[in-house]
Amino acid sequence: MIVLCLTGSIGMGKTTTSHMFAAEGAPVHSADAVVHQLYAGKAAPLIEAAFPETVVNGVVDREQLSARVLDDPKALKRLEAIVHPLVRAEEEAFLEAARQRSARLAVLDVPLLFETGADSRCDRIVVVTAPPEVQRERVLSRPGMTEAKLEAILARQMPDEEKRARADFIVDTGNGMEAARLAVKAIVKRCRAL
Ligand SMILES: CC(C)(COP(=O)(O)OP(=O)(O)OC[C@H]1O[C@@H](n2cnc3c(N)ncnc32)[C@H](O)[C@@H]1O)[C@@H](O)C(=O)NCCC(=O)NCCS
Ligand SMILES: Nc1ncnc2c1ncn2[C@@H]1O[C@H](COP(=O)(O)OP(=O)(O)OP(=O)(O)O)[C@@H](O)[C@H]1O
Repeated sequence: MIVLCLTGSIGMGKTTTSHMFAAEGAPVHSADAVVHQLYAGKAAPLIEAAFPETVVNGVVDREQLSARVLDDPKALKRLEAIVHPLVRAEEEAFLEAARQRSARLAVLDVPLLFETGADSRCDRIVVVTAPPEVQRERVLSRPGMTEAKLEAILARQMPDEEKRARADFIVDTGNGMEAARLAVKAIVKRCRAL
């Protein structure tokens, strides 16, 4: 089974592109989706203990948590030390299930692939990219997003150019949905032939 990892900086189009891989029949595991599940479940008491008053009715309040960690690298590290091992365990269970079903290709959508060293677990890497002005426009149009918040996030992520230099495949989402879909189809074809 080929483990194909998908990554990219904020707003580059990872989630949208991962849905295109799913539409091609590949099982897809999203680290972000797992974090959302964990924050409404078993991670909530751990986070409340480390960051008091960030959990409301048993669910992590992401806005509160974000305000506590985004400009405090030490706090972010403490949060990651709680969350990343749980995500990693879910990822392993997903890969095992895909192997059991004899899948030829499994996709891991991992926003912080290079930053967390997860790239060593991948057979091939797809970097999802778009021109910087497209990225900014997309991200700044989200509710609650500000220039300052975007700068803080970008400062914690590996620059897009560096990510692209490490990619086996690149999907540029700056040319519309159809172009991205064609790129995804070609990647799936290449991977299934490996
Ligand atoms: C800080 C939190 C609460 C902010 O939540 P929010 O819903 O506002 O934003 P979201 O999760 O969509 O992230 C926005 C952007 O920040 C990036 N980002 C998230 N966590 C991190 C991090 N640890 N380091 C660098 N960038 C990060 C994401 O890739 C995304 O591009 C949340 O991102 C979080 O809990 N992060 C820690 C867990 C983690 O590392 N998740 C990343 C995938 S495993
Ligand atoms: N191929 C594409 N063509 C046009 N628009 C796209 C394309 N791919 C993604 N987009 C748009 O870009 C925006 C960001 O996409 P998406 O949410 O998939 O990004 P992301 O990388 O997962 O974001 P984040 O890092 O914040 O989780 C969305 O509005 C989406 O519709």
